[in-house]
Amino acid sequence: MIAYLERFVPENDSDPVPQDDDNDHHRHDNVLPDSLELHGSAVDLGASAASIASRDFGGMASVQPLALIRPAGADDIARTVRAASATAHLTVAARGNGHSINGQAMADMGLVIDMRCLDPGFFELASGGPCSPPSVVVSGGALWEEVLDWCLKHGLSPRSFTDYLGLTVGGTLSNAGVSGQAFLYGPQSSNVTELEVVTGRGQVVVCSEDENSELFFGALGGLGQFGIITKARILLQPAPDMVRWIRLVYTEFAQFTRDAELLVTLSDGDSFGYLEGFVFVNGDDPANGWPTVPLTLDQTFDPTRLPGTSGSVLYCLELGLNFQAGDRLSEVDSVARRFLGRLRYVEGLEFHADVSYSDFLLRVKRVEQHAKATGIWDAPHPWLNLFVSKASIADFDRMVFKGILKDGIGGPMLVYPLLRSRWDKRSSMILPESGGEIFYIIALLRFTMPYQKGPPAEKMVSQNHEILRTCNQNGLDYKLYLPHYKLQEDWRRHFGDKWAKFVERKSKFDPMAILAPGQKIFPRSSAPGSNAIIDENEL
Ligand SMILES: Cc1cc2nc3c(=O)[nH]c(=O)nc-3n(C[C@H](O)[C@H](O)[C@H](O)COP(=O)(O)OP(=O)(O)OC[C@H]3O[C@@H](n4cnc5c(N)ncnc54)[C@H](O)[C@@H]3O)c2cc1C
Repeated sequence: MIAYLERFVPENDSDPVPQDDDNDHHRHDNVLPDSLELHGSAVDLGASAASIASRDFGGMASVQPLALIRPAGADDIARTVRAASATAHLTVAARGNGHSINGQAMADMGLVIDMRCLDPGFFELASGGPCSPPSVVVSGGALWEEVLDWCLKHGLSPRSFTDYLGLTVGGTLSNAGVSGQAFLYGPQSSNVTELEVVTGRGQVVVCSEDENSELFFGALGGLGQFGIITKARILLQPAPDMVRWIRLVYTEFAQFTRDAELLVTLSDGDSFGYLEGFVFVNGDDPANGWPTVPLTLDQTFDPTRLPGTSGSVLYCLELGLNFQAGDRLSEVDSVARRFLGRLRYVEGLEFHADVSYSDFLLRVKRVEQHAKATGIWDAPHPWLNLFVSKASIADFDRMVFKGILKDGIGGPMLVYPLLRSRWDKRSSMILPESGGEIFYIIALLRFTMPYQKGPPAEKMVSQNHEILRTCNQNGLDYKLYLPHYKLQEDWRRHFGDKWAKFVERKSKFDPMAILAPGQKIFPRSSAPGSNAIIDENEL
């Protein structure tokens, strides 16, 4: 047992946090609480903690933690939260794999929990029965690529993924977790049936649709505000062996959306297993244009196939058709042709490759390796993600893709439809207000070289602001995905009529606002129920 009883004031940090002797807050914040008595966990302090906990993928935010805790189990996380609640101002942030953009997993002079250390290698399979699919219980700190790897060894697979699998289960469930399977199965948060959560009261609680359901639905998409997800039961299905990966080029947005919407609304089981889409520049720019479309090195994009009326940007529908290694390729061809025969893409601008299921799901790992080698991975990433209603998507295309972003962003500009009915209304996730079944996800994934080889981060951030201003000024119906706001009135607007429920859940499960301070939704309060932001009229 490591009992961490020693009081600590950071002295040797290369970048010490200024002390404010007049301010009791800082005196409290700069010591580890006496009650932080952990069983087998490691505690890193000062510069060593900061080297991990003050950085994220966005590369634009940085705050100094008080300590980084590598938990030995959920009980130690609960002890940490309880110890923080015994102080006046300490906060606790779960850090998944730190792939946030705006410091969401950080805690300014608070305790950061390295979720990657929690129960590594913990997998518990339930094989399912005639009426229930198989499922696996995993640690909240497991990476999706680890979950996939383990499941494939059992011939199984999760149903819903993210494009990139180097993200933790708890990190994506706290947002939603969206990729090309989501039109079929919903986001990852719609594909878990049970969670183990450490609440802001320091209790370890198992929750599901039937048991402690407020906490279950609150935590899904809850931005880490109600509890730290320490375990999750994930629904599985038999894994296919192979995927026919298909890309189809469109010149007209209306035809691209018509075909994408047609495919996502086909009945279950009569559809592709994966559907996404992206916008690219009509030109030979290697980062933004035609070369981004072919799937293999021996494929080329032939621009003479484009009609003379083509505009400044083009669209690509990306599909995945699952099949088994033993299936005859002529059968796969005929299934693919049956679907493609109904679509209106540009003839001759169709690409396909047959790849293993795991290579398909791990496709962004190859991008990561390349980006790490060139320095792009460590450069700032001012990404912007939105959900836009079907009613506003044509305006978004006209004003943003064809206007503000007509020269590209130096990385993928994703746009594809999702179905509202696949998202659970009871969860904390927020979708565009107009209630139609179809809405779109937009992901502007900037991958540029560090300044000065690439543009300054401020320029990209200000382009994001311009996009949001344009949406606001023109009344487009949208919500941020992976939201980032600094002011509570903006959060209130974001949550709309779900704000009162969000506040109610906060007061119930984390009344002192200890958890996930990097989201900047609720200020830490010093006594349960005294949280200044909670307006009693709203409860
Ligand atoms: C290269 C890349 C590709 C991506 N692709 C996709 C994609 O295809 N689809 C998609 O939906 N998203 C995608 N994302 C976004 C990603 O889902 C979010 O950034 C997610 O939060 C990252 O997970 P993480 O484990 O790194 O979480 P972190 O960044 O570490 O944490 C995110 C937030 O969740 C909280 N948190 C972390 N772990 C827990 C836990 N166990 N319990 C409760 N709260 C917790 C943190 O405190 C923080 O507030 C991508 C991001 C990157 C960088």
